[in-house]
Amino acid sequence: MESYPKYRYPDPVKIENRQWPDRVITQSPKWASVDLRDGNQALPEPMSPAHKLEYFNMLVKIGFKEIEVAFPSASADDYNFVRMLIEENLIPDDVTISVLTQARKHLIDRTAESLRGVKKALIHCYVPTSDLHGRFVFNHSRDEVKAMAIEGTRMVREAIEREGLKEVCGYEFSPEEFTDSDLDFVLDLCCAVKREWGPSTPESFILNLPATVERRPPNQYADMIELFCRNYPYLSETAISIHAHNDQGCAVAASELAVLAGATRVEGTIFGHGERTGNLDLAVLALNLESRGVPTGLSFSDMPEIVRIVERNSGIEVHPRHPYAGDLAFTAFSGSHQDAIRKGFEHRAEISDFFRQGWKIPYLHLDPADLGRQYEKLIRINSQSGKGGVVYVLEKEFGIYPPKSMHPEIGAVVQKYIDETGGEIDSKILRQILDDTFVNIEGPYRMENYQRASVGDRSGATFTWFIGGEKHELTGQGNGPLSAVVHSLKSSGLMPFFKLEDFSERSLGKDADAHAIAFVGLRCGPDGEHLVYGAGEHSNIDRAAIAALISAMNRAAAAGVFHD
Ligand SMILES: CC(=O)SCCNC(=O)CCNC(=O)[C@H](O)C(C)(C)COP(=O)(O)OP(=O)(O)OC[C@H]1O[C@@H](n2cnc3c(N)ncnc32)[C@H](O)[C@@H]1OP(=O)(O)O
Ligand SMILES: CC(C)C(=O)C(=O)O
Repeated sequence: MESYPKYRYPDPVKIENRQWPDRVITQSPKWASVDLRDGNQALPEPMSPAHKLEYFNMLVKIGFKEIEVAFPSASADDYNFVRMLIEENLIPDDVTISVLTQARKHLIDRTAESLRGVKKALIHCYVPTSDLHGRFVFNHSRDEVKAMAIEGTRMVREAIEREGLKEVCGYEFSPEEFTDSDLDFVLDLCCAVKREWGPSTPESFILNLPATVERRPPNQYADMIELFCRNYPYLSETAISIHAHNDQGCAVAASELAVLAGATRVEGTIFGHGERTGNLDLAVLALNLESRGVPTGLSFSDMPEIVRIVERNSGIEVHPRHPYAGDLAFTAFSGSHQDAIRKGFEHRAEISDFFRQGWKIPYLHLDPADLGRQYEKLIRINSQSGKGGVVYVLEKEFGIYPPKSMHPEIGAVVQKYIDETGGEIDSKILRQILDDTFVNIEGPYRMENYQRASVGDRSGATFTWFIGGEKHELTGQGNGPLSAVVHSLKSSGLMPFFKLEDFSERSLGKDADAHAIAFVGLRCGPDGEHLVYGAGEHSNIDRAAIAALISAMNRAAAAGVFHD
């Protein structure tokens, strides 16, 4: 054997004036799921009929109208599954099932037999057309491979006729290894297959042009599809379908470009299950189109349930970073992303008006709610997070809206906790940190009870205060209970300088559980240089406000920032 470079770049496709780079996808292709065949044939433990049925029902619910359900001549399970679907009338009227076979008579006959009584079906036959396969797997010349394809097509047609399925059964032919085949040869072979099949419609005759193994870059797949469509004379009677594998990780890109190049039907599997590194991921391609405003007719509105069904029946877990479906697909851990997401939600309406687009949020190209995903998972807190993320979780999970100037302090407290403990903290811990640091904080200031006594439209009250362990009966007046308390303290001459600078309050919970949380910011220090926050939680809104004030006073005392 001579010495050659181990790998070489695939020869570019000779195409002049290619059109696909300037096109946009404005219309969805037709979708054909091959989960139950190509996906299934790649599982360590292929699916039983019961597993397949649950999966099939899910595909129907998503909206697939073409579903390849089995390779009936492969196994009893596959054959029986097709029989079960037909005999138990489990196929909706608008769904076409498809079954795959090699171009061998006994396999084709068994395949056609499996379809007895079906309402709408396709028999799908494949013949490899690459020289690699023809010469070295089959020991065939190109003419012999072509003859095999024609012969296989004839055998399918005759088997369909024999089984009385002519009115309900169409034909799909795949020149396997299309992208590794000589284009002139494969075009000539496909034309011969079409002539052998006879007159057809795009519904009853499909040419599926697969990248059986991804050996070329996506642009070359598109070039081949464009050239094929340009030169194939029966386009009006044929659906041009694509079927991309993912060996180089580009199946989605290759399929998108192939659709630009003229393919009108796309085969693949949910989450890309399939041989080796898998098939085109139909969920990703469809949701890519949806995210660009192209309706696909497919619905992934309950993605968590789809993930559960696929995992349960395939035995393969979905990667946490899997686009659209992974547990972490929409989760931000890092501070600047979290901050931008939070602000994006805050300004959602303005952003929409600015971009004239309903959904545009930093770091989220699609609304996770479209997939039935929970918002609280969008932001998770670890050492890479910042105050924006922390506040987002408090807002979304607990309905707690700390005032803006308190955010840096909350962020710093949480960061300190994580620096000490490491790892991720969940929302319960976050709430605990907030409670321990800011809410109902005890210290040298304590109020035991108060008696309200309004004077005109002003709130008045008498208070029993403990200041540094000493008991004081104080009175005060104001526009509300909080200002009356502040007045009582300030006029007593017992307190160092402070100014009530910030106050906010919100109710939490409902009905019997209803209570309030309040935040108070106190300006203190000789030059008012410190702003110290405290929070109060109580079933009574007045008491929550007073508790917030006392928390702030005790925190200021603990921090040593009270000065006369
Ligand atoms: C790219 C794809 O995914 S194609 C689909 C692949 N899927 C599967 O293979 C799953 C189901 N397959 C099976 O269960 C088995 O392969 C069967 C039942 C179809 C056939 O099994 P067997 O008869 O034992 O043969 P085996 O699988 O080893 O097939 C090899 C023979 O089929 C021939 N063959 C392979 N593909 C084709 C084809 N498309 N058309 C005609 N003959 C073919 C081979 O040349 C070889 O022939 P040889 O025995 O004369 O050398
Ligand atoms: C049968 C064909 C379409 C196939 O699965 C492939 O080429 O990958």
